[in-house]
Amino acid sequence: MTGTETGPVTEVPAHWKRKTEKAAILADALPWLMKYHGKVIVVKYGGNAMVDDELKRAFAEDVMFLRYAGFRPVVVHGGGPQISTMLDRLDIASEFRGGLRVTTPEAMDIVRMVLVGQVGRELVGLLNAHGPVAVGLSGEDAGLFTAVPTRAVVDGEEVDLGLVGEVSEVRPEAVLDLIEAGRVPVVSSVAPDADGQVHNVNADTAAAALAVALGAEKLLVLTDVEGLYRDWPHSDDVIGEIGVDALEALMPSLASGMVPKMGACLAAVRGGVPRATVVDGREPHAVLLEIFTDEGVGTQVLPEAETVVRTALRRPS
Ligand SMILES: Nc1ncnc2c1ncn2[C@@H]1O[C@H](COP(=O)(O)OP(=O)(O)O)[C@@H](O)[C@H]1O
Ligand SMILES: CC(=O)N[C@@H](CCC(=O)OP(=O)(O)O)C(=O)O
Repeated sequence: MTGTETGPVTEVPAHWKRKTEKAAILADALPWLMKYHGKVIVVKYGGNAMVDDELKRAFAEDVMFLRYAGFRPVVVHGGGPQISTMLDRLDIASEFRGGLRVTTPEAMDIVRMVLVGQVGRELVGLLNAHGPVAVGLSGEDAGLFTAVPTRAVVDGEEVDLGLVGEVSEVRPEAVLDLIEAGRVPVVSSVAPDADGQVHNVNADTAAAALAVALGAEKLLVLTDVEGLYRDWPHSDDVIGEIGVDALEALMPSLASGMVPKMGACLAAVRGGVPRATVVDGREPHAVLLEIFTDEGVGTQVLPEAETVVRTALRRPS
């Protein structure tokens, strides 16, 4: 043997390959870690990701990952299915108009109880399983939100939605204090009006108002479809990217829950949030996938963009 020979080449063991793949994945995350370090990301949690136990746990892991990676996640949660279940159980009728729940004073008590006392509490518990940082609050705490009644127009007619409100003012100090202390605020979307009467605020709408007030870098909205379908419910085409002007033109053609959702994305981006994305909460780790990959995930709303359409990966369930 001469001094330069290295001997027979052996196959790289599988466990070592897995390790190097893992290292490559972590290294790929570097640009996003740099981009969002110290930045506020408002995550609206809702849809299927909220009713499936495995998806719930994956969501909590994602948020805590962001927190420990040095981002500043703020969670705003929905709970429409849970509210409907409780109203049914108590035999209280409820209907949706233009994607919003007509809310009587009796229903309002249940909405508040379910969002603040049940869904918010459960979420705080899931997050705190990874470290004691999550703190729940609602629009009533420290004057976070002030609401005004929503004036909804459905099919050209103004409809009375009862105690449904939209956020007219945000005092973000309580949330900022929590973020500053390294906590993860978890916000329930009920809000008092100027007289203290509590209103039911759609959680997408509340998340957008908060994202604007916090100067968030991103609004990320989880839902139970792949994104905004171009021709719902007939189309296999998902809008991957859209600018605010094109989205505004599309708004009158949207139906049900997509009306407040895309309206919220529009309001967030018009209010200065650089991007708002709707992603499929049926995918485990949807939050990490959206933030740490370049590939088209969901529908991204930007201040200016050519509309990009792609073929859906899966049918709506
Ligand atoms: N163009 C569209 N693209 C995607 N979903 C749509 C569209 N129009 C209506 N929808 C409906 O909107 C729903 C999402 O709104 P919603 O149920 O309020 O979501 P979440 O519970 O996640 O807040 C979808 O499940 C779908 O039934
Ligand atoms: C006015 C209005 O419709 N409020 C919603 C609040 C919860 C919510 O927004 O939940 P999701 O995000 O799961 O839909 C409701 O009562 O269902």
